[in-house]
Amino acid sequence: MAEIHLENVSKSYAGKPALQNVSLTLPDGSFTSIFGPPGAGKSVLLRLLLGLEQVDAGRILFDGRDVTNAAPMARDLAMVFQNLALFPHLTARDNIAFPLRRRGKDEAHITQRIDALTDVLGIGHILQKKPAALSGGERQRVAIGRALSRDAAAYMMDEPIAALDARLRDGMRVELKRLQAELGHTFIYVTHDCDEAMAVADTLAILNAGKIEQTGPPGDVYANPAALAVAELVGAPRPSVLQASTGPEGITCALGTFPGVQGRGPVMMALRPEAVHLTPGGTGPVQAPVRDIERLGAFSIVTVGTADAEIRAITSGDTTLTLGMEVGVDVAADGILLFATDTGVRL
Ligand SMILES: Nc1ncnc2c1ncn2[C@@H]1O[C@H](COP(=O)(O)OP(=O)(O)OP(=O)(O)O)[C@@H](O)[C@H]1O
Repeated sequence: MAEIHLENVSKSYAGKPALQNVSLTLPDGSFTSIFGPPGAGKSVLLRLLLGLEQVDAGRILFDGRDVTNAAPMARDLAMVFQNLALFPHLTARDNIAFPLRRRGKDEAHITQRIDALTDVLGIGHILQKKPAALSGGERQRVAIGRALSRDAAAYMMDEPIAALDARLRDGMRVELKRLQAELGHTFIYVTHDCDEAMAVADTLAILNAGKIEQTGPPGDVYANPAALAVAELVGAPRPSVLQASTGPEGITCALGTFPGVQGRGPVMMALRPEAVHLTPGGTGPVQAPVRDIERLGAFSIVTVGTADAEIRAITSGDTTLTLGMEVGVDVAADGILLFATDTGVRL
């Protein structure tokens, strides 16, 4: 296992930057999610870490050892791919044993490793089956088992559970987190699904347009986004973003003025849906009509305002609000995040 460090790593294709000055430290034994929207540069970052492509500038260090120009094998990273890439002609057991056999490990060692993994992954009953006879979730476990069967500097996962159905995915998130905590390995998990990134990792690294926007524990990044882009990317439901202006009377947007917010001049305002409070009948500093209601069971997401200025709120699952109803909108002061209109930097 190793600490992985990227230092000012840049990579361009035909003069177009895919990664710009990316610096990131993944401590030994940490679980880091690299999260970003499509095209952010996640796959490029993975390929550079794996040694499948070379950096244009910068360095990659494993435990202080410079591996920037090292061949993939010399980097010793284990990988779970999104498409799993299991060998169809081998049983689950032989798939898991494959990386060990290829490295010349003896059968006693292989059996010991597989026994240990069988317990943590709960796959004892499927070891003799071939991939075609396994469910999606079982195949996933086997692919993870194959990556974990050997000692590696770090274990990389590229959207490893994206193909599973929603319920299985939720279960696998919890299991992956437990597995990493038990094994203490360095895990790097790449995904464009923010919920997944937040659920599994100790550290979230937000990659956006080839740059690291912010890193930190998921809860900290959510509570204190350093930029508007981070606030919009992290957490669900997304915050409502409105142009606004701060003055002595409070903060004013197209729907009205919320008092109690300090500052001067134009800003971008992001409102956390959980901090927005709606009251039927139109009491509250701002009044607006209900435009949309998404009933999601335990809670509902209610959108109020106009097409140009929408505010989303989390309400109870059995909300009595109805479409077109005029409601009062109030927001807890700590649910209002302000950003510079030009740079998007948090104010
Ligand atoms: N081999 C390549 N040749 C040219 N451009 C590339 C190449 N690989 C990546 N890019 C460009 O680099 C940028 C980052 O791509 P990358 O595949 O890393 O995004 P991503 O974050 O993995 O996205 P997704 O979530 O959609 O997989 C994109 O603009 C992409 O078009």
